[in-house]
Amino acid sequence: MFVQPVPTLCRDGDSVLILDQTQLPWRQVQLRLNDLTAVAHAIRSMQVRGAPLIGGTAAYGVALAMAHGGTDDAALAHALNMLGATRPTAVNLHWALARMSARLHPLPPAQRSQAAWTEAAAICAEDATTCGSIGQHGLALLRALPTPAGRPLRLMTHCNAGWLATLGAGTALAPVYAAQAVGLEIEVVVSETRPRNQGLLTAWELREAGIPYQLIADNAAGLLIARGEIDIVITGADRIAANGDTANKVGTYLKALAAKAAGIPFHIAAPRSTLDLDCPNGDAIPIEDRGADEVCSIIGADASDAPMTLRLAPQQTRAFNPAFDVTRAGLIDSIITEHGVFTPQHLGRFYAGAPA
Ligand SMILES: CSC[C@@H](O)[C@@H](O)C(=O)COP(=O)(O)O
Repeated sequence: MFVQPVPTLCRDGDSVLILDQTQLPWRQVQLRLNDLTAVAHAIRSMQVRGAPLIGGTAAYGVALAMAHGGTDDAALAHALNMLGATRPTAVNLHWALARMSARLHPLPPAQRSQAAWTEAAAICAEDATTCGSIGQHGLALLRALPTPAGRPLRLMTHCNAGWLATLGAGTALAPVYAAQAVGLEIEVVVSETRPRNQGLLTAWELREAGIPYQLIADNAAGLLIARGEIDIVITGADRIAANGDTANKVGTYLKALAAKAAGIPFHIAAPRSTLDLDCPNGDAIPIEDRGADEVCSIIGADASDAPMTLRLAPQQTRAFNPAFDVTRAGLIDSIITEHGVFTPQHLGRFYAGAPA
């Protein structure tokens, strides 16, 4: 069972501790969140990020609201609304809030606080188990690949879908950690993921775990794929529509196109909670616009490893910053979930008949 080196999120008495991801990969800083406003800020500012972790954090946000802000219907509605407005694309946020709402609404207010803590803890514990199952299903895919001559298996990923993005081992990186556990040699190629450079988080995770990796500029991915230097691409997801179209970090779509052109497998790894059966296809997925500043600047560290922002473009530069893109189902070989490996076309049908 994978154990997170530092918990991404945990309860501590009547507050919650998170690993502040805006300080990584330079500093490991735990932050204490005491109320609903702090949780909403943490999600919006990406102190916590990654679809499953956003969901777990929002669940604890409801628990904090019940513990400190009142437990009547108005307080519950206020918490659900505030948290629901933090980030639009990752559906795990809305999934977790809907689950909290369904659990708490029928209860008398006096019982809601305790029930909220319990339900949030259950959501987080389940995610850890889910990541483990995704890892095992993904490992089977890795084992079925032809062995490359003269080098380890090489997997490309994008963004960060490792333990930092979840309550467990991650989604796209869970098969990598599972491979390491059974001694299957694997090397990971990590694209930097401008503008927020979540690839640096992936590189940091892999370095800490002793897994061989190489960080590349986003634009180098096509060359490596076309040259036959990549055996498989696996990324995470923020929302999967009923037809299998998948939103993930911007840049994912280009990797899927390159993989299709080169004839190498492209897979998505995601839990059931990332599937949105109410969303018929990718056109209906809301794409977050995070504003020009992130494109016009870059976050690095100063000489004492304190994060600092450097402006890249002059003040008046116009920029557009869609944070996610949509990869059509036809470009995806399979979606690896905790319940098995599905073609994108079959995923929605499988889960439409199963409990959420
Ligand atoms: C297991 S995380 C899967 C996705 O959430 C991940 O690939 C991603 O796009 C994260 O985006 P972020 O903007 O960093 O929250």
